[in-house]
Amino acid sequence: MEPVTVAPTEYTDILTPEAIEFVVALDREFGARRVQLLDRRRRRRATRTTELDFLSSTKQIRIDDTWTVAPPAEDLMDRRVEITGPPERKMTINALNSGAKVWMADFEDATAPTWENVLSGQRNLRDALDGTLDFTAPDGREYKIGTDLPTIMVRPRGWHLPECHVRIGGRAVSASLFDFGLYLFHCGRKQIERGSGPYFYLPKLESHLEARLWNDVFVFAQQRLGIPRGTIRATVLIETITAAFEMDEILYELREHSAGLNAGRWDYLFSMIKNRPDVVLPERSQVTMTAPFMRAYTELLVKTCHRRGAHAIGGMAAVVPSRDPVAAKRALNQVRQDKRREVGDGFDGSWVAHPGLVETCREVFDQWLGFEPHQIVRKREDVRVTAKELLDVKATAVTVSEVALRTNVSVALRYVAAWLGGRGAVALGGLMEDAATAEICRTQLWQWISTGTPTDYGVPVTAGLVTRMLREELDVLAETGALDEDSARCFGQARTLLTVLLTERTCPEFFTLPAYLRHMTGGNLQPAAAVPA
Ligand SMILES: CC(=O)SCCNC(=O)CCNC(=O)[C@H](O)C(C)(C)COP(=O)(O)OP(=O)(O)OC[C@H]1O[C@@H](n2cnc3c(N)ncnc32)[C@H](O)[C@@H]1OP(=O)(O)O
Ligand SMILES: O=CC(=O)O
Ligand SMILES: [Mg+2]
Repeated sequence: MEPVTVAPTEYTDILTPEAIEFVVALDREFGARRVQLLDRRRRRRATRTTELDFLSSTKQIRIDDTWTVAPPAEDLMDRRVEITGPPERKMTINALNSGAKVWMADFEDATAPTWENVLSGQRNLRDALDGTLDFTAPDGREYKIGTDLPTIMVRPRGWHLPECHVRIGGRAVSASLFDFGLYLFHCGRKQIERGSGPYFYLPKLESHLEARLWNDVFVFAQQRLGIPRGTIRATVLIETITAAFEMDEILYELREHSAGLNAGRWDYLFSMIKNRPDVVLPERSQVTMTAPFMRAYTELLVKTCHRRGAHAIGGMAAVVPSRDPVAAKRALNQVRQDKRREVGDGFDGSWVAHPGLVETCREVFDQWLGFEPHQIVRKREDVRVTAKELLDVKATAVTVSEVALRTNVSVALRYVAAWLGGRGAVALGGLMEDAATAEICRTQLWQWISTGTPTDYGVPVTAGLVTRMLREELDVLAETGALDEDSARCFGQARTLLTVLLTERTCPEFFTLPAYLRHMTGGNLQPAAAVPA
């Protein structure tokens, strides 16, 4: 068998020989299927998105009224407010003390996957369950977790990402299996012993075959660790256009492990832009959840979940509260409005990105649900969604304003620089920006360049114009002394990377993949002594 190598780390309590062996066993069992499915994604992309339809091969699953998913686990019954965030030490404590019903510890959109971040995140999760998680801030503030904690769900990275610090015969292991495997290995039993379970959010799936792969991973992992089958639960994010056509099938594949679906609205919009490069959408703030194609997708999601006895969880209102009282009130109103729409449509709970929004989301769901833990009984049989409606994305803007163009340039540059510096979520201009929202900015810029979209000041968007704006943005930061040596390096790398990605002939799939491969895979790998070669 090929030798296993691991990058040096001080997290030897997390990367124990047994834990590495478990991750390697997962990757040896499922790595090849993952690669085949990624290849299938590439081949499928050649199909025109306009021709997408519900699959004929799985029609029987869709029309069969008799199957449902497993009943919700006791502590996943009431999910009216879920907070998300990276499992960074202080934020882990704040999220656990936030009063939310669920905390999603995020290794995907909100985490820049440096070796340090992915391993410290695992340690923080383990320490939280051991009751040893504490933190002292540089200003002396002490942080400790309280007693009434939310249920924890963990979002591993998507199938497309490798974890290059662990290699089998020189081949990087899957980042999904790495994050999932380490968490299950260290925390699975602890969660069961405290009356909960190992629960997951599964991001960026593109088909039910990818859900089947996850289900097979769960069955294998539970058996290997001696955990009863069906203990793992997982909520799948519907955040790609192809997955929207396979919601029933995704629930079906995972039915003994399913904990419903979530409307991952930002990645969904990103997926739509990527897959319909010909249809120019207006700036991000103007494509709201009431756009017909977004509405069709969320309505179908609620209906599909409730018909199968599963929770439908709403998406992220990406505003964060400001210190300015007027802006803070505006943000809360925006969140309230968004959550009201969701609960009225039948969602059973929703996401917030900040502890300051938990109360607002809870109030809205309390008002509607009262003492009921969810509204799965509302079957939404009135909803009929066709393939045409899911794809009903129309070119609504013929021109792009200078403000929109500069905003996308600024957010893309600042976010990619922050990500390269190790921060996967940042607040920019009152908005939460993470990998999904930044991808929207990046792909919109690509789309505007590739279609030569006119600006409202008379010139088309070109690569030259956007690269000039990137340089101007960087110059302003440099001139105002905002950049220290490290951030200047990250901004330089971000600008170079964006310049390449924005001028590719076809829209690059993810920025995180080349950014990771170019800038986060350093370190000499060493043989993993205890793992059999
Ligand atoms: C599209 C999607 O996938 S959405 C899901 C993925 N994205 C996310 O999860 C983003 C989560 N949110 C965040 O990371 C943060 O809210 C940010 C980065 C946007 C803003 O964070 P900050 O700049 O620290 O905001 P702010 O200064 O207002 O924070 C106030 C306090 O709340 C804490 N806080 C803010 N957001 C969170 C959170 N999501 N979880 C836990 N604690 C949080 C901060 O740590 C800070 O704590 P302190 O007062 O003890 O120092
Ligand atoms: O993961 C959530 C999203 O909106 O993207
Ligand atoms: Mg997402």
